[in-house]
Amino acid sequence: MSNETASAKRHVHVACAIIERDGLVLSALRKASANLPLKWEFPGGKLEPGEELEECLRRELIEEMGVEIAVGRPLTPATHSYENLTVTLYPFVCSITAGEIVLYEHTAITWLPPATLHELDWAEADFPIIAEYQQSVLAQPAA
Ligand SMILES: Nc1nc2c([nH]c(=O)n2[C@@H]2O[C@H](COP(=O)(O)OP(=O)(O)OP(=O)(O)O)[C@@H](O)[C@H]2O)c(=O)[nH]1
Repeated sequence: MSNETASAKRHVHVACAIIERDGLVLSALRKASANLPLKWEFPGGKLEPGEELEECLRRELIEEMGVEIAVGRPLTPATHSYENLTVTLYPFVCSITAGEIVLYEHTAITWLPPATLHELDWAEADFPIIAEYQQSVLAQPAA
């Protein structure tokens, strides 16, 4: 039975956007009623059948926040097993190209400097992504 339960754990593939603006990064707070309630995440969502990751991300940002984005460099995908769900996150560094943010799915957003991102209460799957992103932007030599 336990083997059956383990093998039945759903695995979802999720594209997420690290949106940069004026040196700050957008983080979004999940609803209290959602799975992983009141955890911070990067906006995005599950890949639909036949969809490319970049296409998924552009669709999700319109659906969740009403904005168009340019999808830039990818970071390393990260897989994490929650109690009932395994998630693989595919992060991309993005920017908003059109629209003003309206929160259709989230409780709140905040814009933070990369160096302080990890201080929020993030969904666990995001930990390695935040570390890699911080390293990539903070390790750049000063001009
Ligand atoms: N968008 C996004 N999802 C994340 C992140 N980290 C993380 O663990 N997840 C998980 O990846 C899944 C994303 O699915 P989703 O956004 O399409 O769906 P959801 O759980 O909010 O609602 P739904 O399943 O009712 O559509 C959720 O299980 C979410 O908890 C992240 O940084 N961004």
